[in-house]
Amino acid sequence: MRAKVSIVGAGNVGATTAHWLAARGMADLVLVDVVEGLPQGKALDLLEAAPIAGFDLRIVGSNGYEEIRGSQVVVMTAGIARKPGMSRDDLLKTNAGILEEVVRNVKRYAPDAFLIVVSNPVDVLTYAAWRYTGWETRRVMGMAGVLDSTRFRTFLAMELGISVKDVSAFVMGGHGDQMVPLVRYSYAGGIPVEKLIPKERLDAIVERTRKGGGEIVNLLKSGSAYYAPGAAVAEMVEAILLDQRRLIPVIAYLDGEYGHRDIYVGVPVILGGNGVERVVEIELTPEEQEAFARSVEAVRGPLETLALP
Ligand SMILES: NC(=O)C1=CN([C@@H]2O[C@H](COP(=O)(O)OP(=O)(O)OC[C@H]3O[C@@H](n4cnc5c(N)ncnc54)[C@H](O)[C@@H]3O)[C@@H](O)[C@H]2O)C=CC1
Ligand SMILES: O=C([O-])CC(=O)C(=O)O
Repeated sequence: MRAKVSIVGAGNVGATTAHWLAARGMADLVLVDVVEGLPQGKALDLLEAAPIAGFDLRIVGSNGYEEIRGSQVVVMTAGIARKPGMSRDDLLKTNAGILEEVVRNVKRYAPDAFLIVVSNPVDVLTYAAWRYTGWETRRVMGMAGVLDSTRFRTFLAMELGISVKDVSAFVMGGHGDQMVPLVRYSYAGGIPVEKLIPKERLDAIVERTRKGGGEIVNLLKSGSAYYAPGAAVAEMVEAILLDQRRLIPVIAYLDGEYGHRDIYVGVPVILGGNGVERVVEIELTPEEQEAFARSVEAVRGPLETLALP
């Protein structure tokens, strides 16, 4: 039996996630959206690429939730995206309301699924989704770190003029301007990037990574990024469905790890068939710890404005 993945929100990120997953032949797909015809149209359009792209999948769109029954993974991308001049936190009120309604349906129709939250502000909404579901924390997670890290890797590879394949790097913390790209743990061909790139250039790359989402918002003007976000979600879905036990940054629940408790934020985890199997704790310098703590506080602030069950 093929796996089944449902994506709620058939907008830019939802549809692009479906595209990347279909291209990998990963799973049957369901797109759900409130706009009549939109999920059906995008699902049919994607399905009609199958003879060329060479995938054999069932791909359907729906305005209801019946179709998501039996999904192994549900991806939540419904909601509004920011425009120039807005912060991700400006989306909180609207998207938290949408999230509550979506989670109610996910609980009803796909009670055994893993839930990946993408809608912004994603750290806050992942925590809210966990509270709305009442599920084990390993089954509810958010996507941001894979995206922030792929941006960081892209900028490092551009700077060095080398293949992205040889660059590994990762970003911790909340998905905001306070995120923590970890230069000390970033490598090009196994060589610490600090040995290859001067400090002021690295500082500029870190800053560009932190503002990577905003850079795209300012270019697009009408919405936010979706190719890289969709690819990042597909990477997480694949890790779960194929039980890959990837060591990647995921918005995961902290219960004392890194000195923080009762919060969802980006940290390196093992992601596999059981969801978030373990938070991996790495040694941080006092400055990195401080930057991470500031990032956690930036998530806690808006979180405290929500009335949660
Ligand atoms: N975590 C991350 O790293 C990233 C998060 N995002 C966030 O993802 C979200 C989606 O972004 P886009 O796809 O670009 O926006 P979009 O506007 O293209 O798509 C959102 C879709 O959600 C649908 N929707 C609204 N209310 C709904 C409901 N109650 N039920 C089902 N569907 C509903 C809309 O009809 C629309 O089609 C935004 O909140 C954005 O900020 C975007 C990129 C990266
Ligand atoms: O910037 C935004 O609003 C969308 C997002 O989270 C990203 O692209 O990193």
